[in-house]
Amino acid sequence: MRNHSNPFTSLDYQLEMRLDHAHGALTGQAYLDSLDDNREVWLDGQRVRVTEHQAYAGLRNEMARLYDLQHSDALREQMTVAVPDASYRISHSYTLPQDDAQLDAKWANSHLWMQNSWGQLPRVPDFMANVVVGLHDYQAELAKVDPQFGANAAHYHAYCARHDLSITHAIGDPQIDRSSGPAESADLALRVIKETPEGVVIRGAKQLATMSPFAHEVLIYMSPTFAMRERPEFVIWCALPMQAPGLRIMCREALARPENSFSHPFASRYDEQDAMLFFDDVFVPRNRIFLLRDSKTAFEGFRRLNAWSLYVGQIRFYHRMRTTLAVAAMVSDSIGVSSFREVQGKLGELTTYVEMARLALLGMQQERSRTAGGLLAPGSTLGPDTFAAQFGTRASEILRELGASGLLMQPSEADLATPELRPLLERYMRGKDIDVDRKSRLFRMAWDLTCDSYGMRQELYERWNRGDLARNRIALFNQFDRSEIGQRILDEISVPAPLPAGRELHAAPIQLDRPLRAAANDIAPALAAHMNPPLSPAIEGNQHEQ
Ligand SMILES: Cc1cc2nc3c(=O)[nH]c(=O)nc-3n(C[C@H](O)[C@H](O)[C@H](O)COP(=O)(O)OP(=O)(O)OC[C@H]3O[C@@H](n4cnc5c(N)ncnc54)[C@H](O)[C@@H]3O)c2cc1C
Repeated sequence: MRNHSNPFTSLDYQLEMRLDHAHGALTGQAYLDSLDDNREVWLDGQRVRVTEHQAYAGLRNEMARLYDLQHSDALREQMTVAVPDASYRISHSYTLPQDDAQLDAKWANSHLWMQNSWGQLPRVPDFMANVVVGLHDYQAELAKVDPQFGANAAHYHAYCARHDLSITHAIGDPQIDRSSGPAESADLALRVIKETPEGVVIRGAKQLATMSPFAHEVLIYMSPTFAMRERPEFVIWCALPMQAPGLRIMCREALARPENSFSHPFASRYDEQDAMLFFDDVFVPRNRIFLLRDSKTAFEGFRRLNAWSLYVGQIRFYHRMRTTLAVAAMVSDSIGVSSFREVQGKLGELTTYVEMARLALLGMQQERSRTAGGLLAPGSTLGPDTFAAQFGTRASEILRELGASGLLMQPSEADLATPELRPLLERYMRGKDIDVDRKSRLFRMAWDLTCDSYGMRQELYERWNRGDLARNRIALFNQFDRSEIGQRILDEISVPAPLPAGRELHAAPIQLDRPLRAAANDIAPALAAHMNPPLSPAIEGNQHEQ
């Protein structure tokens, strides 16, 4: 086991140091500087520095640009809010919405993050900041388990807001054997191996945590399935800085091509990275623990934490769909097919998804409600989430169908600059009312979005980031209140046939609004009742990750 001679002091020292330098909303440069620490990041078998490695250059620059928007004259007021009695402003991502105006301001900020990253960066800091808002909202329930857990949640929110932290989250267990559980083999889940008055030591792994190399902190909690552990040592909610001793971050293969940003305009900027986290006996100070041992509180808290971030995910989906639609329409124009009936039908189908996403956002805004913690939260995202997981792939497929061979047959930047080739490219690789340079760039964009390994990753993300689609559909079905229509149908089929002549029409009051049985933030009991749908026997499936 790692030697923790005085671990509390060392970690706590780091945290306090940061507190001393509270600055509110980050600038791009402050963000980049803050990544220059001792975090242990591995890429392709090499230990790397996030601030220096070429594969990370594109996202580094893009994140810095996005953070800087918070300080621009045009967007400062929309993205940040002044803190009374402080010299700085904090991001709206961390505000705790009490009324309609505050919630609207929060959403406007989320739109700015997502719009400015083309819907390509699911884990802009705004996303996880909203989970931390949820953690704050759940503090009373955590305090029932241990008053310090509740206080820690509130302090952690304040700390993250003051420092405008970028956070990743680690929810899922490593994919070793889904037919078994940690009670049978301890390596299957992260666990507490030691507890002292100062804190706990954790061992194990999490699969996976997006943005890890670029985050300041990891928030560890559990989806409802994973929360229902048979043994208490596997139930833990906590937060750690990414440079915590013993925490190893192993990134997947880099998808960015910074050396070839012409050919990969999105991949070179928006590869946000996904990583395995290995906790090789990592000390967690007591002030960073939000929950221990209590499965029920962990289980019921999941959606309370995620209520706002799932909505942010829908905002991201909407902007991703808009980007896909615009590229598809321009690709069609550029090769002269956009007036064909079948092509227009496909563009119309794509537009349907954009519209459904936009209207879902409006619906969730309309169904906002007060949480038990006193905040104002958006309506349930469960229906729109299953929609996005299903139709995200279809949207990419349409763009692939429209681009056809042009998606891969485009000149490179070097080809375009080659004098021997240039006249041929201008003659045979131009498009309809578009020169070869812009057409090539446009199709490269389409390739990145839907065919490149980056585009495939985005599709995987859309499909899986909210957990198992079948499971979420089952949860949605089970929560949907069919009682009124069910009763009317029962009445109807109970009438003896044949129907008596002149029978009066039923005039039952028809309920159209809020068909989900439970409010957005209180569906855990409904989920609990359906924890083991007959998907396959004795396997703990995944629940709605994010
Ligand atoms: C790009 C990307 C980014 C992600 N980012 C994060 C992140 O930042 N943080 C985080 O915590 N997680 C993240 N995830 C993980 C995500 O939550 C999981 O992928 C999701 O919950 C599914 O779990 P799994 O991948 O382990 O698949 P598994 O659970 O191993 O499932 C594999 C297959 O088995 C099926 N299966 C599993 N259990 C059952 C069952 N009981 N009955 C029937 N079939 C079953 C599944 O449907 C699936 O087809 C990310 C995933 C992706 C792809």
